[in-house]
Amino acid sequence: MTNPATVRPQATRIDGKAFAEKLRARLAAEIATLGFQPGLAVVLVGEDPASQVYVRNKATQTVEVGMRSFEHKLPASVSEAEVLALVTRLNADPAVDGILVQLPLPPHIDADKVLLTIDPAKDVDGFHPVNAGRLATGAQALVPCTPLGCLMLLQDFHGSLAGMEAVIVGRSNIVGKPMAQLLLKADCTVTIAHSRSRDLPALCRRADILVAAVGRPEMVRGDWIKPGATVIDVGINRLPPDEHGKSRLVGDVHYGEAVQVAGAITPVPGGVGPMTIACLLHNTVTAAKARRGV
Ligand SMILES: Nc1nc(=O)c2c([nH]1)NC[C@@H]1CN(c3ccc(C(=O)N[C@@H](CCC(=O)O)C(=O)O)cc3)C=[N+]21
Ligand SMILES: [Mg+2]
Repeated sequence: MTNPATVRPQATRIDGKAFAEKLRARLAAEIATLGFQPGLAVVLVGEDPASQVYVRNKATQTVEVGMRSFEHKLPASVSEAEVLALVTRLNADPAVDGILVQLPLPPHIDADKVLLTIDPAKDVDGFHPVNAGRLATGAQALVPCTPLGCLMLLQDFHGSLAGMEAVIVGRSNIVGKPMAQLLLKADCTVTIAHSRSRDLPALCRRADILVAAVGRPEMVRGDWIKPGATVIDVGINRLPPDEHGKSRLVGDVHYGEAVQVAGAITPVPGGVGPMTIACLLHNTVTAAKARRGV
Protein backbone atom coordinates (compact mmCIF):
# COMPACT_ATOMS: atom_id res chain seq x y z
CA MET A 1 0.00 0.00 0.00
CA THR A 2 1.11 3.56 -0.68
CA ASN A 3 2.32 5.49 2.34
CA PRO A 4 -0.38 8.16 2.85
CA ALA A 5 2.32 10.66 3.87
CA THR A 6 3.73 10.57 0.33
CA VAL A 7 0.37 11.03 -1.42
CA ARG A 8 -0.18 14.63 -2.47
CA PRO A 9 -3.05 16.11 -4.35
CA GLN A 10 -2.14 17.09 -7.91
CA ALA A 11 -0.90 20.63 -8.39
CA THR A 12 -3.35 23.38 -9.25
CA ARG A 13 -3.15 24.13 -12.98
CA ILE A 14 -2.58 27.87 -13.46
CA ASP A 15 -4.66 28.73 -16.52
CA GLY A 16 -2.70 31.38 -18.42
CA LYS A 17 -5.01 31.18 -21.41
CA ALA A 18 -8.06 32.09 -19.32
CA PHE A 19 -6.18 34.84 -17.46
CA ALA A 20 -4.96 36.29 -20.79
CA GLU A 21 -8.54 36.35 -22.11
CA LYS A 22 -9.68 38.32 -19.03
CA LEU A 23 -6.74 40.72 -19.41
CA ARG A 24 -7.59 41.30 -23.08
CA ALA A 25 -11.25 41.97 -22.18
CA ARG A 26 -10.13 44.57 -19.59
CA LEU A 27 -7.83 46.17 -22.18
CA ALA A 28 -10.61 46.29 -24.79
CA ALA A 29 -12.89 48.05 -22.29
CA GLU A 30 -10.17 50.58 -21.46
CA ILE A 31 -9.27 51.20 -25.11
CA ALA A 32 -12.93 51.95 -25.88
CA THR A 33 -12.77 54.87 -23.42
CA LEU A 34 -9.48 56.37 -24.69
CA GLY A 35 -10.85 58.38 -27.62
CA PHE A 36 -7.99 57.22 -29.85
CA GLN A 37 -6.73 53.90 -31.19
CA PRO A 38 -3.31 52.79 -29.95
CA GLY A 39 -1.20 51.33 -32.76
CA LEU A 40 1.23 48.40 -32.67
CA ALA A 41 3.80 47.84 -35.44
CA VAL A 42 5.31 44.38 -35.78
CA VAL A 43 8.37 43.82 -37.96
CA LEU A 44 9.03 40.28 -39.18
CA VAL A 45 12.19 39.48 -41.14
CA GLY A 46 12.26 36.17 -43.02
CA GLU A 47 9.89 33.24 -43.43
CA ASP A 48 10.27 31.17 -40.25
CA PRO A 49 6.87 29.38 -39.99
CA ALA A 50 6.68 29.55 -36.16
CA SER A 51 7.46 33.29 -36.21
CA GLN A 52 4.76 33.81 -38.84
CA VAL A 53 2.19 32.08 -36.62
CA TYR A 54 3.15 34.25 -33.60
CA VAL A 55 3.04 37.44 -35.65
CA ARG A 56 -0.37 36.52 -37.07
CA ASN A 57 -1.71 35.81 -33.54
CA LYS A 58 -0.36 39.16 -32.33
CA ALA A 59 -2.00 41.05 -35.20
CA THR A 60 -5.37 39.29 -34.72
CA GLN A 61 -5.46 39.96 -30.97
CA THR A 62 -4.31 43.57 -31.47
CA VAL A 63 -7.30 44.25 -33.73
CA GLU A 64 -9.67 42.27 -31.45
CA VAL A 65 -9.01 44.60 -28.50
CA GLY A 66 -9.61 47.66 -30.67
CA MET A 67 -6.08 48.73 -31.57
CA ARG A 68 -4.47 49.28 -34.96
CA SER A 69 -2.00 46.68 -36.24
CA PHE A 70 0.77 47.53 -38.69
CA GLU A 71 2.58 44.48 -40.07
CA HIS A 72 5.89 44.86 -41.88
CA LYS A 73 7.16 41.66 -43.48
CA LEU A 74 10.63 41.84 -44.96
CA PRO A 75 12.53 39.15 -46.89
CA ALA A 76 15.39 37.38 -45.08
CA SER A 77 17.76 39.02 -47.56
CA VAL A 78 16.91 42.56 -46.35
CA SER A 79 19.94 44.62 -45.33
CA GLU A 80 20.55 45.83 -41.79
CA ALA A 81 20.38 49.42 -43.07
CA GLU A 82 16.88 48.82 -44.46
CA VAL A 83 15.65 47.42 -41.12
CA LEU A 84 17.16 50.38 -39.25
CA ALA A 85 15.51 52.78 -41.73
CA LEU A 86 12.11 51.13 -41.18
CA VAL A 87 12.47 51.36 -37.37
CA THR A 88 13.42 55.04 -37.72
CA ARG A 89 10.28 55.67 -39.78
CA LEU A 90 8.12 53.85 -37.20
CA ASN A 91 9.72 55.92 -34.41
CA ALA A 92 8.56 59.07 -36.22
CA ASP A 93 5.05 57.79 -37.11
CA PRO A 94 2.50 59.33 -34.72
CA ALA A 95 0.01 56.46 -35.33
CA VAL A 96 2.53 53.95 -33.98
CA ASP A 97 2.66 53.66 -30.18
CA GLY A 98 4.50 50.33 -29.97
CA ILE A 99 7.20 48.70 -32.08
CA LEU A 100 8.08 45.00 -31.90
CA VAL A 101 10.86 43.55 -34.04
CA GLN A 102 10.37 39.79 -33.99
CA LEU A 103 13.44 37.88 -32.83
CA PRO A 104 15.56 36.08 -33.82
CA LEU A 105 16.83 38.17 -36.75
CA PRO A 106 18.96 36.68 -39.54
CA PRO A 107 22.68 36.51 -38.63
CA HIS A 108 23.72 39.36 -40.97
CA ILE A 109 21.57 41.79 -38.95
CA ASP A 110 22.88 43.00 -35.58
CA ALA A 111 19.87 42.58 -33.28
CA ASP A 112 21.41 44.78 -30.56
CA LYS A 113 21.81 47.60 -33.04
CA VAL A 114 18.17 47.27 -34.11
CA LEU A 115 16.93 47.25 -30.50
CA LEU A 116 19.03 50.34 -29.71
CA THR A 117 17.35 52.16 -32.61
CA ILE A 118 13.80 51.65 -31.25
CA ASP A 119 12.50 54.71 -29.38
CA PRO A 120 12.42 53.53 -25.71
CA ALA A 121 8.95 55.13 -25.40
CA LYS A 122 7.69 52.73 -28.12
CA ASP A 123 9.72 49.70 -26.97
CA VAL A 124 6.76 47.47 -26.01
CA ASP A 125 9.05 44.42 -25.74
CA GLY A 126 11.05 46.24 -23.04
CA PHE A 127 14.31 45.06 -24.66
CA HIS A 128 15.99 48.49 -25.06
CA PRO A 129 18.82 48.98 -22.53
CA VAL A 130 17.11 52.17 -21.32
CA ASN A 131 14.05 50.15 -20.29
CA ALA A 132 16.21 47.37 -18.81
CA GLY A 133 18.07 50.01 -16.78
CA ARG A 134 14.85 51.68 -15.66
CA LEU A 135 13.48 48.32 -14.50
CA ALA A 136 16.72 47.56 -12.63
CA THR A 137 16.69 50.94 -10.86
CA GLY A 138 12.97 50.91 -10.00
CA ALA A 139 11.91 53.66 -12.43
CA GLN A 140 8.86 53.58 -14.73
CA ALA A 141 9.73 51.13 -17.49
CA LEU A 142 8.21 49.12 -20.29
CA VAL A 143 8.73 45.60 -18.91
CA PRO A 144 9.45 42.52 -21.09
CA CYS A 145 6.16 40.75 -21.79
CA THR A 146 6.96 37.17 -20.77
CA PRO A 147 8.25 37.95 -17.26
CA LEU A 148 5.46 40.51 -16.77
CA GLY A 149 2.92 37.81 -17.63
CA CYS A 150 4.59 35.39 -15.20
CA LEU A 151 4.46 37.99 -12.42
CA MET A 152 0.75 38.64 -13.06
CA LEU A 153 -0.01 34.91 -12.79
CA LEU A 154 2.03 34.61 -9.58
CA GLN A 155 0.41 37.64 -7.94
CA ASP A 156 -3.05 36.46 -8.98
CA PHE A 157 -2.41 33.04 -7.43
CA HIS A 158 -0.54 34.08 -4.26
CA GLY A 159 -1.43 37.70 -3.59
CA SER A 160 1.73 38.99 -1.89
CA LEU A 161 4.99 37.27 -2.84
CA ALA A 162 6.92 38.95 -0.01
CA GLY A 163 9.58 36.78 1.62
CA MET A 164 9.24 33.87 -0.81
CA GLU A 165 12.34 32.15 -2.23
CA ALA A 166 12.32 32.46 -6.02
CA VAL A 167 14.72 30.51 -8.22
CA ILE A 168 14.90 31.38 -11.92
CA VAL A 169 16.66 28.93 -14.21
CA GLY A 170 17.96 30.89 -17.19
CA ARG A 171 19.74 34.23 -17.42
CA SER A 172 18.59 35.72 -20.72
CA ASN A 173 17.96 39.45 -21.15
CA ILE A 174 14.48 38.57 -22.43
CA VAL A 175 13.23 36.42 -19.53
CA GLY A 176 15.65 35.46 -16.75
CA LYS A 177 17.15 38.84 -15.85
CA PRO A 178 13.94 40.92 -16.03
CA MET A 179 12.06 38.16 -14.16
CA ALA A 180 14.63 38.46 -11.37
CA GLN A 181 14.14 42.25 -11.23
CA LEU A 182 10.35 41.91 -11.02
CA LEU A 183 10.47 39.26 -8.28
CA LEU A 184 13.00 41.32 -6.34
CA LYS A 185 10.66 44.31 -6.57
CA ALA A 186 7.90 42.01 -5.28
CA ASP A 187 10.08 41.33 -2.19
CA CYS A 188 11.13 37.78 -3.05
CA THR A 189 14.58 36.42 -2.25
CA VAL A 190 15.88 35.81 -5.77
CA THR A 191 18.42 33.38 -7.20
CA ILE A 192 19.29 33.23 -10.90
CA ALA A 193 20.58 29.78 -11.81
CA HIS A 194 21.86 28.69 -15.22
CA SER A 195 23.56 25.91 -17.14
CA ARG A 196 26.85 26.42 -15.25
CA SER A 197 25.28 26.45 -11.79
CA ARG A 198 26.62 23.78 -9.44
CA ASP A 199 23.96 21.24 -8.33
CA LEU A 200 21.02 22.76 -10.19
CA PRO A 201 18.50 20.25 -8.75
CA ALA A 202 19.45 21.20 -5.17
CA LEU A 203 19.21 24.92 -5.98
CA CYS A 204 15.78 24.42 -7.52
CA ARG A 205 14.56 22.47 -4.48
CA ARG A 206 14.97 25.64 -2.38
CA ALA A 207 12.37 27.46 -4.43
CA ASP A 208 8.89 28.42 -3.27
CA ILE A 209 8.61 29.88 -6.78
CA LEU A 210 10.49 28.09 -9.56
CA VAL A 211 10.69 29.77 -12.97
CA ALA A 212 12.11 27.60 -15.77
CA ALA A 213 13.35 29.57 -18.78
CA VAL A 214 16.16 27.60 -20.36
CA GLY A 215 14.75 26.32 -23.64
CA ARG A 216 15.51 22.66 -22.93
CA PRO A 217 12.54 20.31 -23.22
CA GLU A 218 11.45 18.76 -19.88
CA MET A 219 14.78 19.52 -18.17
CA VAL A 220 13.26 20.26 -14.74
CA ARG A 221 12.26 16.93 -13.20
CA GLY A 222 9.83 16.17 -10.39
CA ASP A 223 12.59 15.64 -7.83
CA TRP A 224 13.95 19.16 -8.51
CA ILE A 225 10.79 20.63 -7.01
CA LYS A 226 10.04 21.38 -3.38
CA PRO A 227 6.68 19.82 -2.46
CA GLY A 228 3.98 22.47 -2.72
CA ALA A 229 6.09 24.95 -4.74
CA THR A 230 4.67 27.09 -7.55
CA VAL A 231 6.24 26.26 -10.92
CA ILE A 232 6.19 28.69 -13.85
CA ASP A 233 7.20 27.01 -17.12
CA VAL A 234 8.37 29.55 -19.70
CA GLY A 235 9.67 26.98 -22.19
CA ILE A 236 7.91 26.35 -25.48
CA ASN A 237 9.69 23.45 -27.20
CA ARG A 238 8.29 21.64 -30.21
CA LEU A 239 9.44 18.01 -30.10
CA PRO A 240 10.16 16.21 -33.39
CA PRO A 241 7.19 14.24 -34.78
CA ASP A 242 6.50 10.89 -33.05
CA GLU A 243 5.66 7.60 -34.83
CA HIS A 244 2.15 8.94 -35.61
CA GLY A 245 3.65 12.08 -37.19
CA LYS A 246 2.39 14.23 -34.28
CA SER A 247 4.77 16.90 -32.97
CA ARG A 248 4.17 17.72 -29.31
CA LEU A 249 4.71 21.06 -27.57
CA VAL A 250 6.45 20.71 -24.19
CA GLY A 251 7.85 23.11 -21.64
CA ASP A 252 11.18 23.22 -19.83
CA VAL A 253 9.50 21.30 -16.99
CA HIS A 254 8.56 17.61 -17.04
CA TYR A 255 4.87 18.31 -16.44
CA GLY A 256 3.81 14.74 -15.66
CA GLU A 257 6.33 14.48 -12.82
CA ALA A 258 6.04 18.07 -11.63
CA VAL A 259 2.26 17.99 -11.29
CA GLN A 260 2.66 15.24 -8.64
CA VAL A 261 4.96 17.39 -6.48
CA ALA A 262 4.22 21.08 -7.07
CA GLY A 263 1.44 23.05 -5.41
CA ALA A 264 0.65 24.90 -8.64
CA ILE A 265 2.03 24.82 -12.18
CA THR A 266 1.54 26.51 -15.54
CA PRO A 267 0.88 24.11 -18.44
CA VAL A 268 2.45 24.26 -21.93
CA PRO A 269 0.60 25.22 -24.06
CA GLY A 270 -1.98 27.41 -22.31
CA GLY A 271 0.25 28.89 -19.60
CA VAL A 272 2.83 31.61 -20.07
CA GLY A 273 2.59 31.85 -23.91
CA PRO A 274 -0.86 33.47 -24.09
CA MET A 275 0.15 35.85 -21.28
CA THR A 276 3.12 37.05 -23.35
CA ILE A 277 0.84 38.31 -26.12
CA ALA A 278 -1.71 39.79 -23.69
CA CYS A 279 1.11 41.69 -21.96
CA LEU A 280 2.32 42.98 -25.32
CA LEU A 281 -1.13 44.52 -25.81
CA HIS A 282 -1.02 45.83 -22.22
CA ASN A 283 2.38 47.45 -22.86
CA THR A 284 1.10 49.02 -26.08
CA VAL A 285 -1.77 50.65 -24.16
CA THR A 286 0.69 51.83 -21.48
CA ALA A 287 3.03 53.29 -24.12
CA ALA A 288 0.15 54.95 -25.98
CA LYS A 289 -1.19 56.63 -22.83
CA ALA A 290 2.28 57.84 -21.81
CA ARG A 291 3.12 59.15 -25.30
CA ARG A 292 -0.22 60.90 -25.69
CA GLY A 293 -0.26 62.30 -22.15
CA VAL A 294 -3.38 60.42 -20.92
N1 LIG B 1 10.59 40.68 -30.24
C1 LIG B 1 10.02 39.53 -29.87
N2 LIG B 1 9.12 39.53 -28.85
C2 LIG B 1 8.52 38.36 -28.47
O1 LIG B 1 7.69 38.36 -27.53
C3 LIG B 1 8.83 37.15 -29.17
C4 LIG B 1 9.77 37.22 -30.21
N3 LIG B 1 10.36 38.40 -30.53
N4 LIG B 1 10.11 36.10 -30.91
C5 LIG B 1 9.46 34.84 -30.66
C6 LIG B 1 9.01 34.72 -29.23
C7 LIG B 1 8.02 33.63 -28.97
N5 LIG B 1 6.83 34.29 -28.45
C8 LIG B 1 5.66 33.62 -28.13
C9 LIG B 1 4.50 34.27 -27.80
C10 LIG B 1 3.33 33.57 -27.54
C11 LIG B 1 3.30 32.21 -27.62
C12 LIG B 1 2.03 31.47 -27.38
O2 LIG B 1 0.97 32.04 -27.31
N6 LIG B 1 2.08 30.12 -27.27
C13 LIG B 1 0.91 29.25 -27.12
C14 LIG B 1 0.96 28.07 -28.05
C15 LIG B 1 1.51 28.35 -29.40
C16 LIG B 1 1.61 27.12 -30.28
O3 LIG B 1 0.73 26.26 -30.24
O4 LIG B 1 2.63 27.03 -30.99
C17 LIG B 1 0.87 28.67 -25.72
O5 LIG B 1 1.92 28.58 -25.08
O6 LIG B 1 -0.20 28.29 -25.28
C18 LIG B 1 4.46 31.55 -27.92
C19 LIG B 1 5.64 32.25 -28.16
C20 LIG B 1 7.05 35.62 -28.43
N7 LIG B 1 8.27 35.94 -28.86
MG1 LIG C 1 22.00 29.17 -19.90
